[in-house]
Amino acid sequence: MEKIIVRGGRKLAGSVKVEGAKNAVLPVITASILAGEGTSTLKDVPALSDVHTISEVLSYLNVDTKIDGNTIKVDATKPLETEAPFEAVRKMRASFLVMGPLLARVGHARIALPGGCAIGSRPIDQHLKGFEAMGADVTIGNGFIEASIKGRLQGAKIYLDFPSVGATENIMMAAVLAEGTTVMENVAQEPEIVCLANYLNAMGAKVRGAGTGTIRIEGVEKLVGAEHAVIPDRIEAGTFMVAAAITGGNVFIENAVSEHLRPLIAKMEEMGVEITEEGEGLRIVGPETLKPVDLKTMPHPGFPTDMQSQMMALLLQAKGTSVITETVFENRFMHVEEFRRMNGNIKIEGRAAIIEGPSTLQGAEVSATDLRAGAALILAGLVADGYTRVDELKHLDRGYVNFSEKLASLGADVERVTVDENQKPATETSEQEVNMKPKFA
Ligand SMILES: CC(=O)N[C@H]1[C@@H](OP(=O)(O)OP(=O)(O)OC[C@H]2O[C@@H](n3ccc(=O)[nH]c3=O)[C@H](O)[C@@H]2O)O[C@H](CO)[C@@H](O)[C@@H]1O
Ligand SMILES: C=C(OP(=O)(O)O)C(=O)O
Repeated sequence: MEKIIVRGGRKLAGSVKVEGAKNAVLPVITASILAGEGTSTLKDVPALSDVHTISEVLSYLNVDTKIDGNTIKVDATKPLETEAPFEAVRKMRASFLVMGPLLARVGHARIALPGGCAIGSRPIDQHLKGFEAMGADVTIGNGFIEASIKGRLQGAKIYLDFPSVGATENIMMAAVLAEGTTVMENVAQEPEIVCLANYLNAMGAKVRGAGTGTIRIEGVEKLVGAEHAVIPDRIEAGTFMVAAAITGGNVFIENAVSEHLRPLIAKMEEMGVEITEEGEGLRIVGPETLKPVDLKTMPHPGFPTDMQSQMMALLLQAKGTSVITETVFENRFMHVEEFRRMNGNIKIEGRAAIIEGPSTLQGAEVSATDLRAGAALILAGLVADGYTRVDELKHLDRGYVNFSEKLASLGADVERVTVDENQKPATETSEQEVNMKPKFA
């Protein structure tokens, strides 16, 4: 088993470069299925396990992907298969984003139900509502969702009950090859939606309004492979912003796009963090004392739920009471129990977490309950007394490239190690042992 071991107490300094965005690259790769001619070349692709997972899903559909460093070539010109089995989609919910492109290209898709996950039940009713509005027959049975249409999908007017990121993407990808015009209202406005629309337009689609609440799509008859660079990852950037602030450090975050980070910048500035635009990125200088704030996660341009747990780590260091209200996912407080193991003072009341700071955090054995929780626990470890050991790194690897190496390059005392499964758990070791640096192989 692998763990990341971090010892708190170092101020971070230096410069770190942000990768391409996980949440932009996944829909962009699935959108490549829409190109009946030519190969797509995608650039600034992060080396994440999720990228390999989606490539695997595409291989079930007879779509070739070739990864070469940070570039992926996708060729969807061979006859497509239309079934994605459970073993293909189970690792990652974004796999369901192949449904819109398959329906649009060949009028049929049978995808295993993605199932629940650690942050909530995550239904897909809004995706299906969009496909049905465009004329598709949708049935659910034997653990699969099957959608089909004779001939082309038909342009439609679709109002989303909630601005779901995935539903906006899936429906947009279906509508680009539909007959006639589709108008989507109350859609997600995340920067990743704009990235996808730009790619679709480069392939020959006619998508207008991405980044606003209404998207209008005029269907075209075919799309051709294109070249596209993925936007920088605003959540990775935000995570390093918190790393700098929590340690009272001074870090330049290359490729951080301030326009994409407005809600986070606003909250961190309220806390007293100094944030300045500098060339191609942002400089973050942490203050001596952090002020408490209240925040509520919301669809963009509200505060991103994917930064909620990292912000909780930061608020544990603020002087006073802060309240975080999670409105996007029903069950995204699993990390609270892990923070408590580190002596974090947090109370949950319904959808709100009440954080009393500053907590004197103590190193502990903790688990990454989901991808962002993994990062948040490591951030807390940067300021905890002694050693924090974080396991379940498979979640972290879905969304961060070389996270511990990047932190170490900024001066953090952190390393990733392989642990002998038979080793005595830390809870059984003496206090002295817990505070000694372990010598794992
Ligand atoms: C790969 C990717 O881009 N993942 C992001 C995407 O996930 P994802 O696209 O799954 O998130 P959604 O915006 O769809 O989900 C937001 C909320 O809407 C609900 N919902 C969604 C669809 C639906 O048909 N019915 C429904 O009720 C979900 O259960 C959730 O409570 O946006 C989330 C919200 O910003 C982020 O946390 C994820 O990192
Ligand atoms: C929840 C996340 O991703 P996904 O939707 O891929 O699970 C995330 O990136 O924090």
